[in-house]
Amino acid sequence: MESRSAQAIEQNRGQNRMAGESSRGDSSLFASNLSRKFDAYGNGRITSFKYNRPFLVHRMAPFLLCLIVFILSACLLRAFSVRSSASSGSLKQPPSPPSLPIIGHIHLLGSVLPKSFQTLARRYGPLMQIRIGGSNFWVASDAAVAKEILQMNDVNFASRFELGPVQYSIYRGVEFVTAPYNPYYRFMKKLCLTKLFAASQYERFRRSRGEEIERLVRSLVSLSMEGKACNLSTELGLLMNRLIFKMIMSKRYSKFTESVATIQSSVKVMLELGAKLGVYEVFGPLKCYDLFGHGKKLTAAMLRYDGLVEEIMKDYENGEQGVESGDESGRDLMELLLAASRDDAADILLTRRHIKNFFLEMLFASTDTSTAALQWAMTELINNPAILEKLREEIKSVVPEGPIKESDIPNLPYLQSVVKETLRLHTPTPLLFRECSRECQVGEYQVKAGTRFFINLYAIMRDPSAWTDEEEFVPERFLMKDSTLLEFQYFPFGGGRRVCIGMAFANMVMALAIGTLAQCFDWELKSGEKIDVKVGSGFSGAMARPLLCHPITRYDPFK
Ligand code: HEM
Repeated sequence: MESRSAQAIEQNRGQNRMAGESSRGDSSLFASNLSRKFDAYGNGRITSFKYNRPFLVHRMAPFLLCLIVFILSACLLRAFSVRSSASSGSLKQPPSPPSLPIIGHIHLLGSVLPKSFQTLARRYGPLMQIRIGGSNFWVASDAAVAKEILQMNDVNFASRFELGPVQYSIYRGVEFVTAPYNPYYRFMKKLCLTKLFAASQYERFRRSRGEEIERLVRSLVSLSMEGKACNLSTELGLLMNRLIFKMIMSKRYSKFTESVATIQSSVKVMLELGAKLGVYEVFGPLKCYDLFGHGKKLTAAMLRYDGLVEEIMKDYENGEQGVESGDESGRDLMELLLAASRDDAADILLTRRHIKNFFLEMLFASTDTSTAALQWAMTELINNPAILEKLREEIKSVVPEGPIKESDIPNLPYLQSVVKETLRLHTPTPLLFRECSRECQVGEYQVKAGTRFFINLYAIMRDPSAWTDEEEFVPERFLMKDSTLLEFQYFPFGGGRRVCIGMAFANMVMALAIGTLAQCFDWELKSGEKIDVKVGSGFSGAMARPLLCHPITRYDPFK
């Protein structure tokens, strides 16, 4: 591609020289004409601007082609939309901003989608329609509409939709997080609630959480002694990864440390590629083509992951601590799932693909969300020294000696409020995805099966009619206001049947990590200024930039 455009530039230059003009490689038709005039004067040769026909035709051909394609597509699209609105009868539709052919509302959207939806909702209402390229979405932006979807119509909205070309996944057909509300999904969700993420499992991994927090503190203490800055985002990401992997495969964690590291990096690559592929949605029917080769790379990363997990699974099956050993409460997630795969009486017989994809989706759902939340919490505490000080005072009064432990957290209401406020102001999953599976009523609108919804948590949890100083970080609001909150004004873990399964785990780990980091370190920024609270682009609620700071040990509880 590059060499072809270089050739074209050379060709133009040749034509320009033949016409006796300057040979500047200009980037637009108009700029090239003007510069030619300028060059001519600049050289002291008063030459009139020449009309260079072959050059102009050469430059205009792609432009004309685009124009023709644009007009044709607009006509087709219009014909199609007239037909589809005719077929949808006279159903009342939610309001929608004026759209452009082909691109729909893309021109109205900024890089932070939830924020753009929030701005549009202020004008078009709490339920509006948005078209992104070839795809149409209904966007819900207030608590009342969210309640209608997630509570009153929970079963009708218990499915999610997928974004972008999904054919590059090697686990098609065995999805859990992105599955529609089908028998496999129901079977797995039950298994999650009764076994994999039951309270007994959390208890079982309490020690691991303590060990990993200690490891984080030790790493930061040594950076502090060396006077080095740290990338706190990376440190927190490592903490979350280790905790999740220990839940999945605690029995083989130390044996497969290298494989775990490779799995982690493959998952990171897959998440990045997945985000890029999600953007293909704007291409409409063209989204099935792997226009930039991201799909192929995604398949390669998934195959790498598959090979590594296969090795670990075989080791479990052949090892001394095989799936049949030990009572159920002593098993990690891999053992529990391998045991379930041998249960002939189960409603669904799990295959290896089911298990591998379940772990993959769990890694997707857990690590980035929790890491982003931790990063935001630390950013707000560093940017607001008075809040950090108040938190330390609470910790000191409840835990005068030693590091804080999980059992202390119920006695630390301000710490819990810091966690809640972080998830309100900086929700890591600002948009919930839902698909209507059966025609139903939402407000004054009749929703057809197949309609895709975004529920804008970002807008709901910053709604000025529900929250005072909604853009500010004020943990105190949760000390006072908890009981007066209406349903679906605060739900960072989603709602209804698809609610997050990691909520208890995430709340506990966040409180423990934030409390410990507040207790043990002061934080200095390189520049001495506040941390930039810019949000990353797209569907994510993560910070745009990594959190770089100097930890200064104020208390080392593990010395
Ligand atoms: C601060 C951390 C986290 C936040 C803010 C968060 C938030 C969410 C949200 C908003 C959803 C979608 C719910 C809906 O559609 O109604 C979700 C789903 C999910 N989350 Fe989390 N999550 C977090 C951590 C975790 C962790 C640690 C795990 C696993 C241990 C996890 C596993 C899942 C799974 C498996 C789903 C899909 C559930 C389903 O479809 O039924 N999440 N999460």
